[in-house]
Amino acid sequence: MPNETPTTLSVIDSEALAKLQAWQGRSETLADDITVAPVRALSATLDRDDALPEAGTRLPELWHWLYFLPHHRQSEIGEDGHAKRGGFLPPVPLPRRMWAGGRLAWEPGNPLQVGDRIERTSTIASVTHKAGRTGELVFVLVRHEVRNERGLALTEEHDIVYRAAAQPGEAGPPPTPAPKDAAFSRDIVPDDVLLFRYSALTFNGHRIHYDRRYVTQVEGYPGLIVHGPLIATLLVDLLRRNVPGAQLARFEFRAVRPTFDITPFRVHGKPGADGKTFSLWGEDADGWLTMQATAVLA
Ligand SMILES: C/C(=C\C(=O)SCCNC(=O)CCNC(=O)[C@H](O)C(C)(C)COP(=O)(O)OP(=O)(O)OC[C@H]1O[C@@H](n2cnc3c(N)ncnc32)[C@H](O)[C@@H]1OP(=O)(O)O)C(=O)O
Repeated sequence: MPNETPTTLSVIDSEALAKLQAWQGRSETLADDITVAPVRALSATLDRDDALPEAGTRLPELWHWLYFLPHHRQSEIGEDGHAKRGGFLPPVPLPRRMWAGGRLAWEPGNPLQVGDRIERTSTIASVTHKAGRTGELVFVLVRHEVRNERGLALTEEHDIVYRAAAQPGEAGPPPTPAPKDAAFSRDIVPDDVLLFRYSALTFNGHRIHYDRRYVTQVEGYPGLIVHGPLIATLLVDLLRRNVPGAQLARFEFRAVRPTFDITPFRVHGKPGADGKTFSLWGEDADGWLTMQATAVLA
């Protein structure tokens, strides 16, 4: 019963939840062009030696996050660096926003390509209130459909989570040991430059990724937080490095524990028995699972 408000929750009562759920069904449509410059820049950020992209170059999976950027005016930005809430996204009164996960499916035979004119329709699919082990949570599920001149190319579900304010001495989510049976792995150093470059590429002003004073003193985390979409992109990139020619039909991921810039982390993968399904995951320097994902090849 995801919409029932447990008695242990404090900030959002059933009346407040009903107001937030009035956002369900709202939609917006944005248009963009798949241009070369962001593709070159992400390739460099991921430390790849790709050939120069040109019109018709296939956009790697998840690189569409370089487009449809949030062009809010400076006066529309809230304390956390995102747009003030209450526009397209509901005004959830829990201060700490995170990217929790997502599920994506690519249409066979219609890859996104450099040069495509693209359109994205986004709809607020649900607003749910949950009692998590870390405290009160509100999830906003946004469903996106991305089309190019040839029709539907991609459907995506994006889970955004909002957490209550940090409590003194609070612990993070209970940790789960990362699997130890990877077939391929890569070490990542999440320094400020990597985080800055990804924030800039995605025009993401969220302070948790670059403002150490804000993330430690206001949000109560020990360091800058590595973007969930960057880790997901690194997982798919790991697959592309180890399975030449890999193209995805589906990808789903869940961020289960924040990754901080204060230590290196690792991304891992292994094939499933069918040879088409891969498990991918992130592991922090303490050996805890940070992101779990499944990729299915086209
Ligand atoms: C960009 C950008 C922002 C970012 O990139 S932020 C960095 C990336 N995200 C993270 O690091 C999030 C890491 N995860 C967590 O901190 C915790 O997992 C989380 C989301 C706070 C939840 O922890 P809990 O331990 O409190 O949750 P429970 O395991 O007790 O589960 C309670 C219910 O919630 C559902 N749930 C939990 N995690 C997720 C998830 N990742 N995705 C979807 N749903 C989740 C769980 O299934 C439980 O639901 P029930 O219906 O079974 O009660 C930017 O902002 O732009």
